Amino acid sequence: KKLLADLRFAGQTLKELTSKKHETYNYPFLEPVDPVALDCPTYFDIVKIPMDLSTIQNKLQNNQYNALEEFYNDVKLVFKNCYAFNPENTPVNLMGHKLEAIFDKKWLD
Ligand SMILES: Cc1ccc(Nc2c(-c3ccc(O)cc3)nc3c(C)cccn23)cc1
Repeated sequence: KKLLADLRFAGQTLKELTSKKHETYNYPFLEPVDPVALDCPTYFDIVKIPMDLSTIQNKLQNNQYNALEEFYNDVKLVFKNCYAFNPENTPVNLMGHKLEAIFDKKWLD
């Protein structure tokens, strides 16, 4: 029962993170990073476990989360990857911090 409520909360949180309200800084995280399209050939040398919000959405819809913590860890992995690849104070790094702040606030609800 608890898990069902948790997953509903996870779905709401994801909906917020991917909403138009945050479109100016959520777009680098909506889909898997495409190193060819973005011309960043070293991406998979730096990021061992890619993760993005659409992949999390799919996992949620396919019941691949057995606990809310697994969902939390995947969302945090999106930002961890962002900070590993995009140095501090670069545009995408700053977008990551902005979106992560939205997530952290919603999580503490
Ligand atoms: C050469 C180069 C340098 C930086 C980037 N970063 C970047 C990323 C990115 C997102 C998450 C992530 O874990 C890693 C990278 N997304 C983008 C987008 C959407 C546009 C432009 C740059 N972007 C891309 C290529």
